[in-house]
Amino acid sequence: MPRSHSANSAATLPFPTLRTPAGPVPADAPAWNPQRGSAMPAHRYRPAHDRVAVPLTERAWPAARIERAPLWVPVDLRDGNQALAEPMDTSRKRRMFDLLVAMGFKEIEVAYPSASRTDFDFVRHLAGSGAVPDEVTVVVFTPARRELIERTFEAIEGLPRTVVHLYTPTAPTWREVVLGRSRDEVHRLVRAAATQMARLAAARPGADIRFQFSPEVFNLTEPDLVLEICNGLTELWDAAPDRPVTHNLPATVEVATPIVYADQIEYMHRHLARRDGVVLSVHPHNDRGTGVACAELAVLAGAQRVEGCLFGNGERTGNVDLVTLALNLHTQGVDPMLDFSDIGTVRRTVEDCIRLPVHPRHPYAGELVHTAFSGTHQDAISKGLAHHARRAAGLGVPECEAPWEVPYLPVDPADLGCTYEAVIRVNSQSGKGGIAHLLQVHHGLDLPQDLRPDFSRTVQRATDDSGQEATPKDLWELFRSTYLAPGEDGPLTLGPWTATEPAPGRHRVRCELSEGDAEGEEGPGCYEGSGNGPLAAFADALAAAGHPVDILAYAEHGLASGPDSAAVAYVQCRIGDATYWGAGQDTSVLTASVRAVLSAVNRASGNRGGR
Ligand SMILES: CC(=O)SCCNC(=O)CCNC(=O)[C@H](O)C(C)(C)COP(=O)(O)OP(=O)(O)OC[C@H]1O[C@@H](n2cnc3c(N)ncnc32)[C@H](O)[C@@H]1OP(=O)(O)O
Ligand SMILES: CC(C)C(=O)C(=O)O
Ligand SMILES: [Mg+2]
Repeated sequence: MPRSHSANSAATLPFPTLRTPAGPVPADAPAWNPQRGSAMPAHRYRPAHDRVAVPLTERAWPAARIERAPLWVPVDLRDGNQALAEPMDTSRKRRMFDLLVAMGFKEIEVAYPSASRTDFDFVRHLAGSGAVPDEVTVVVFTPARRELIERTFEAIEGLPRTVVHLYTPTAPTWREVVLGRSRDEVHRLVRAAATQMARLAAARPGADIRFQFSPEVFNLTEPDLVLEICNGLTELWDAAPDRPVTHNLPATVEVATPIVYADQIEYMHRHLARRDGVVLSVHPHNDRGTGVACAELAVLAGAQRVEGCLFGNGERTGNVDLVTLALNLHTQGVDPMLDFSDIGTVRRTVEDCIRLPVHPRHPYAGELVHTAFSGTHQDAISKGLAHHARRAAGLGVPECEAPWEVPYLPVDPADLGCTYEAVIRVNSQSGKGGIAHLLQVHHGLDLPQDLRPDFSRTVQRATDDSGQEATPKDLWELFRSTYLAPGEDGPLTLGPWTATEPAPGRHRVRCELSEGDAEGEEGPGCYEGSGNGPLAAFADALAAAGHPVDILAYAEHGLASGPDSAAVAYVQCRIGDATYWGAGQDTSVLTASVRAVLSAVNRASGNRGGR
């Protein structure tokens, strides 16, 4: 019996187009989970395990480790390109190709040459321009159609090393609905195309042409059919370790958890014939948002080659993102064998070529991914960066070589050519640690620990009021107006003053103090005080002027090195029954300190920020 929960009483919710679930709460739902049955038509879909058999038993992949990078094959110029509203022209394709080469890719799918003149011309451009370095192999893509295969071979004439990549959909729905062919007919279609490819390649004896096959929608295809077709091609193309064929097993449309894909790949890895003459490749898409997980588990399961696109461009939700995959390896201590040391340039080039933006939260590359706004994260990062610097110094290595273990930053932004500038940004979610970090990094202020919460409350008020971020410049301005300005702006202002030490350890201060507005309504008075230090003597003079002050804490530091550098002093004073912080800045430490005390006094008389 469904438990009775009162039906949704929020009849006035402001989204009339939504049907707040009002079905029964499942009978076995625990009391802490009041979710109700919805009107979503989930019954129209079947789970993956009902759609495709996965005969693997005793999986080995969960215990495997990735210890070296697979062969990465970017398909930005074919699969990524065919997903664009405006496919790339030759100059954009060339820019992308040069980027891929510069990053270190050695096998690059460059076109579907029979699809369009642009694609055909780009392959001819590569053949004629010397753009393909010696170690790089280009891949071209073709369906199993006679005239299109011929056109593909025309395109690659003169290229030094190529892989011709044949694809045919093999999954039941595609066979029946798209191709209108039985299993055997599809197999025969593929074999005829593969035979034609072998014949065309044989007609070019000097050319280095290898072969690749993709059973499109592998992940929904019966495993025995995949093996039948792939093993047949391995034989037909006479695969050998020195001239392997590539069998690329795509999750053309992602339909299952990464575990299912890994099981499928491990099954193929164990059953593909002439395994040492076969490069087992994967090609995940990202329909369920788990393309990266699929690729990683597939590599654990035996995949040696991964096709994908930079930043995950591609059909629908995209091809698997090679940047994330490669940098996931980097952050596990495995060389990705690609260069990301200027990820900003990589990102901007891709954005220019494909005319799509990279999301600000994109792993490793987005504008915000090295940035913390939240207080406790900022505090941890700030402490972590300081700890990192000390550790590097202790090890006697540059910071960029020291082991990286900074909380909340999975990668050192410097590895990717990013600065630490944007690591911490302040808004109303931020705390004292992050604020102090920014003032330190951008303005050289080393706020005493006890001043930090005091200033943080001021910043919090300002950011809550504005609802906006406070930049380092804003923070400095807030600091100045809160702690420095009251030492100079009154109401109590300091005229000429002197400090002397008439006897060792005996200090005297004589000063003019005036109270009131600029016209000096109250008129300046001369006061004198003595104490065991100049600041104590100044406090004594203030008491004589009717402003008793008890100095509780004091700190100062230089802002830069050199004789003309400014010093900043911070004091915490008890004035009446509250405490106030003040700060002063001057080339003289004593002047800075005197101003800091005066600032605290003025903050007290304006009742600004006492605790
Ligand atoms: C998952 C993938 O990424 S697969 C790659 C998809 N990429 C692209 O389609 C981009 C480039 N494609 C194109 O420019 C065009 O589709 C062309 C030039 C290749 C072909 O164009 P057209 O001849 O007009 O055919 P169209 O695009 O409608 O393709 C459908 C036909 O191809 C057949 N077909 C689809 N895939 C294949 C294949 N791999 N092998 C053989 N035939 C295929 C279909 O059954 C259909 O045949 P039918 O007309 O007998 O029903
Ligand atoms: C490898 C080819 C056929 C492809 O792009 C896919 O299946 O997604
Ligand atoms: Mg694809």
